[in-house]
Amino acid sequence: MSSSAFEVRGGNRLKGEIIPQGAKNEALQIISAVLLTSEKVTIKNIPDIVDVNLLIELLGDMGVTTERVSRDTCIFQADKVDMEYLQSPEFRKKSGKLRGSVMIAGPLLARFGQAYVPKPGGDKIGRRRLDTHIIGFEKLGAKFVYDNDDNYFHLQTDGLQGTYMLLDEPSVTGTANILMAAVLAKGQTIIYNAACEPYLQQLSKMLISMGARISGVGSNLLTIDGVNTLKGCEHRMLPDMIEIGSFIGLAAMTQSEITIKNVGLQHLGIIPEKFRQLGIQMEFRGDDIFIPFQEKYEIQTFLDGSILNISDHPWPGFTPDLLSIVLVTATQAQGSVMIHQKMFESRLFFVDKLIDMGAQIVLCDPHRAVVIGLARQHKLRGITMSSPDIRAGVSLLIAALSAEGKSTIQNIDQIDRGYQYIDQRLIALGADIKRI
Ligand SMILES: CC(=O)N[C@H]1[C@@H](OP(=O)(O)OP(=O)(O)OC[C@H]2O[C@@H](n3ccc(=O)[nH]c3=O)[C@H](O)[C@@H]2O)O[C@H](CO)[C@@H](O)[C@@H]1O
Ligand SMILES: C=C(OP(=O)(O)O)C(=O)O
Repeated sequence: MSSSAFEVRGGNRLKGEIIPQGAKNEALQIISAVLLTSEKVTIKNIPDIVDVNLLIELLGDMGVTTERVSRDTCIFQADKVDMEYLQSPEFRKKSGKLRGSVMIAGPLLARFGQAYVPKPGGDKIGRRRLDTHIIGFEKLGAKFVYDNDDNYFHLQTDGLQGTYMLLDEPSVTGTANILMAAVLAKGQTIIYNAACEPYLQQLSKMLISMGARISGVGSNLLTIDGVNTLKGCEHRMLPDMIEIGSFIGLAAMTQSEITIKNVGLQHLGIIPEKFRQLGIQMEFRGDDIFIPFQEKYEIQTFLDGSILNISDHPWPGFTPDLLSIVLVTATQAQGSVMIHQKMFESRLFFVDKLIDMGAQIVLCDPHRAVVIGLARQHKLRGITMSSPDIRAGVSLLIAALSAEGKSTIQNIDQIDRGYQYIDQRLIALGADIKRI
């Protein structure tokens, strides 16, 4: 599956229907949670992407039975977990490749009293600290030792004890990790300033169906009453909201007419509204989003006429993972927008490549870029470029699909981390993409 470049010939208008994959970032939480029980857990709508497959492989290496009953459904059973394996160099190497592996720590600590957290992988998009996770575990009574020699966080406990905690920041994976530890802790845990995005709501739903006692789901105040054991369950993943946003941007940039099927509209929060602010028309047809062909789309201003600003914020604010997509989409809009990436300091540098392609962008500082839309007066030019991270990678793919001539996008392993068969699915809509 993994190869190194896409060769893209831009300019085709795409047409047809596309079904979003199961959500990558939900999958990483949900699949970690199977470690909380010795009973069977059936997970449906699993995306076939590198990060998720790596996590499943990692669990398999740890002794978890993983039975892939169909391409998108897997039955897990964590009844014989080999804790020794966690000290092996193989575990370190594999788990260090993806960010999501950090979330096996909470379940392991709760069930087996120990966990090891290697320096986590994931996108190199700026500092990504683990303080929220570790401080949360410590508050629950875990001992934490950082080993300078092996670059490993060691966590250990004789039994977690529920407590009140106010998180330093509403970290998504941090909240998931602490929640998974707290469901098996003694007594009551209260997590304030918890992340509350749909994936955490889904995790809570799954844990409740396993017998956990959680209230406040969907809010930033979670109350958890610990139980002694959890049982098996069945869980279906939501559609991937970042993929859905990516397809909306893609449709507008390439003047395509696309229907995104079964989007789970009630879980998309403010996402459609942000694309609407770029001037993109969308029709909600049941649970589908229809994006019609649009000659032009015009960026709105604020009510007082000042330049629109789109920035990230913890849920229910706008996710940072879609800012790169919004930015690239704005390059062909009419009007201007300030993109403000507050959370990550190295996520906007890819605008260099868009500028090389002919986009008008001023990178003000590592967090802010002003895009002056070309209003289709000029097309972007195809170039050779390399994908620095997953979302910048897809943004470059969108730019290439709208550009004049041939583009080569290298380092597409980054894209394959999170977008399932993306080339094949876009080719089916009429795109000209070759994996080379
Ligand atoms: C596997 C997974 O699920 N990854 C997602 C998860 O990563 P992850 O859980 O690693 O991200 P966190 O929520 O911990 O925080 C991301 C970054 O934003 C900063 N921060 C966070 C909250 C806040 O109020 N202020 C602030 O500045 C943090 O210091 C950190 O640098 O959530 C991120 C934020 O939605 C997404 O980009 C990632 O795709
Ligand atoms: C940043 C992302 O992923 P990860 O946290 O796995 O690096 C992302 O999904 O956009």
